[in-house]
Amino acid sequence: MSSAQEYNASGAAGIASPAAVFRVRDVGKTYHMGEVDVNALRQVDLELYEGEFVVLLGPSGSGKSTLLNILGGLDVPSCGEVWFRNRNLSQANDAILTRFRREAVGFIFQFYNLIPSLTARENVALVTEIASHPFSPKEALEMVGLGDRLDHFPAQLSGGEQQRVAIARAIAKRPEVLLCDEPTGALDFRTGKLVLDALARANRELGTTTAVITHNAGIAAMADRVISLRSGQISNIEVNDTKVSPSELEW
Ligand SMILES: Nc1ncnc2c1ncn2[C@@H]1O[C@H](COP(=O)(O)OP(=O)(O)OP(=O)(O)O)[C@@H](O)[C@H]1O
Repeated sequence: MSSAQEYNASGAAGIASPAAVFRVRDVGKTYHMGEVDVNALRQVDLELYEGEFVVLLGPSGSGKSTLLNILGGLDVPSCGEVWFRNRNLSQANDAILTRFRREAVGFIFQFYNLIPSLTARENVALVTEIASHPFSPKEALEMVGLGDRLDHFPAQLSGGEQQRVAIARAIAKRPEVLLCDEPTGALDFRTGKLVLDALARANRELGTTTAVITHNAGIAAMADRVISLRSGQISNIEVNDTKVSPSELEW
């Protein structure tokens, strides 16, 4: 680890720091479960910067998915503010959040959520047909190394290939941010690396700000920054001076 000291009190990295895409201010999230209140997030302050690749680490129940869902407009905070560029997501109504998700966010989850009766190309086309300046499904699938699997159905693809179709689907609309919740959670080591490689490539070549939740601390070495959560709070932020390529990761 490294140059965390180069980040000032607001989390910005010196004068040459890129623009903040997200600004999270004093965010809390409480779920009411009958008589019980669950504080999933408490006093979270965070920036995510243009084009960076961050990994979110933390034990089960520490609030990682809650934070990612709030960033992606799938959920709203109970208190505090979340800004995406100049848009205040914490004040947004459902229609605004829906438009934000549709235009700006690509989501990738542990399970690929592909439509079994559609080919890889058709699964991606579901998104490109409603996006304003998309890649073609073929271009998006070529970006994740599946140019030779365009007309395969999900059942004819491995788990890692299915996840790469999901990545192609997420990046095809050229989202500004890619939010990934345990994208390699269901995959073995070798296949997981191919999926991470596809994410790293999208981040590098398209400049898509990318946040990846994982339980696997071995993945942290490929990130620009590693954000650790514990009991609903950010417990540590580390900056990697040198990033390791996914093929060199060990876990
Ligand atoms: N919709 C919900 N209703 C009630 N409680 C919830 C809800 N979503 C999350 N929680 C609770 O909030 C806390 C944080 O959950 P969250 O899913 O964000 O953690 P996590 O770090 O992503 O965990 P995991 O690694 O197991 O996915 C947990 O105690 C969880 O039970």
